Amino acid sequence: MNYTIIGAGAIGGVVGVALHEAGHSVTLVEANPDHRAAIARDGLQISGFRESTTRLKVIAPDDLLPGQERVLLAVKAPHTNAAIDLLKGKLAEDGFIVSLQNGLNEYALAEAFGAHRVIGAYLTFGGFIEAPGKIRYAGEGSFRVGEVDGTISPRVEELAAHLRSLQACEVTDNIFGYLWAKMVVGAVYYGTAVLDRDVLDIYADPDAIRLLSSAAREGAEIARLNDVRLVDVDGFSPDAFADDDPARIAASWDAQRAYWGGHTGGVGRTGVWRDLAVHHRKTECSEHVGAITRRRGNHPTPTLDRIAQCVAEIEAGTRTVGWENLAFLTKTAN
Ligand SMILES: NC(=O)C1=CN([C@@H]2O[C@H](COP(=O)(O)OP(=O)(O)OC[C@H]3O[C@@H](n4cnc5c(N)ncnc54)[C@H](OP(=O)(O)O)[C@@H]3O)[C@@H](O)[C@H]2O)C=CC1
Ligand SMILES: CC(C)(CO)C(=O)C(=O)O
Repeated sequence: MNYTIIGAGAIGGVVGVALHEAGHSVTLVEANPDHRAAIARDGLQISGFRESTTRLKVIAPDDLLPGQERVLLAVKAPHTNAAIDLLKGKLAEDGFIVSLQNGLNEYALAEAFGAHRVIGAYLTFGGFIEAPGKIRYAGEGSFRVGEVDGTISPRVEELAAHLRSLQACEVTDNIFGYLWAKMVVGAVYYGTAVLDRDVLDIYADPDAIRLLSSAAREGAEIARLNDVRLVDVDGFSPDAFADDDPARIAASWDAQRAYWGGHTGGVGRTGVWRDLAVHHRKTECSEHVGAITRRRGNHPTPTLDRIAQCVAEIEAGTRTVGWENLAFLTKTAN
């Protein structure tokens, strides 16, 4: 099968290599000229959980041709609109686009291409671009794909089968339940990212856990307000926080500790931390945490608001990452 992957970063890169190794024809569409040139020259190198160097076809966005059949979108949220513009008039009538992103990008894709041409995905494997042409793969996680209307279609079953070339991947009839649950975990990750310590060290601090539990509770409450059927993310249960169930909350933190303890790629911090502290670039916070808070109605979300404010100030250069941000964030946590 032909797969076109828009964004050859951490997610697009590891998925692209796996599909190529399984015998599919893979074209990477990559906007970053240095990353694209390095892939074209030396192949795409993956290190960490798996090690490989793979020669893959890589093109610039301007060179994308019409008639695209199966498109996997793996750009960060701020670049979704550019990717939509790129693909307009180029997605085949019977083709489809799969968002391999966090957040609720499926809505924008459905508006641009019709919901019948959009498939959602939820994933908790990950990594980051280490240098042009080089991706560090942190290891496996959960992987689900689902039609936006919840139908179990032959095409989504086939897609999941192809994606199993990377790791276990199942079809779900509740993709929005997974995407919202991941956004709740994402809100927790944004909270950790501003504190400038390894995630496991942060999870060992009772004040930090109280703050992050408050973020999870607010996120889960807004999901419920929007009639979302939440699911567990690698053993982390957003519902436990909305239910204020101490045993399930404790089990959720144990699951997060196990998840971060199991990262074999030497990655102890989130991609968000890396964006803020290393690259000094904008994160996806306004699209991820914002996707929750924009749907809160009259329900207060003081902790999520503080996290979003803290991230925005770091992005603007008026605040730096550091443990002292915990005091600012805990002002409103309960
Ligand atoms: N990395 C992770 O661990 C996880 C990521 N996700 C989600 O996956 C999605 C992808 O993230 P990730 O793989 O980390 O992102 P990366 O930044 O690693 O890769 C995205 C790549 O796409 C390029 N790009 C930007 N705009 C375009 C465009 N219009 N056309 C083609 N290429 C473009 C970027 O270039 P440039 O850098 O120059 O902008 C970059 O090289 C995000 O929504 C993220 O939230 C989900 C779970 C885990
Ligand atoms: C915070 C989030 C959701 C965004 O990429 C993430 O998955 C990560 O950084 O590990």
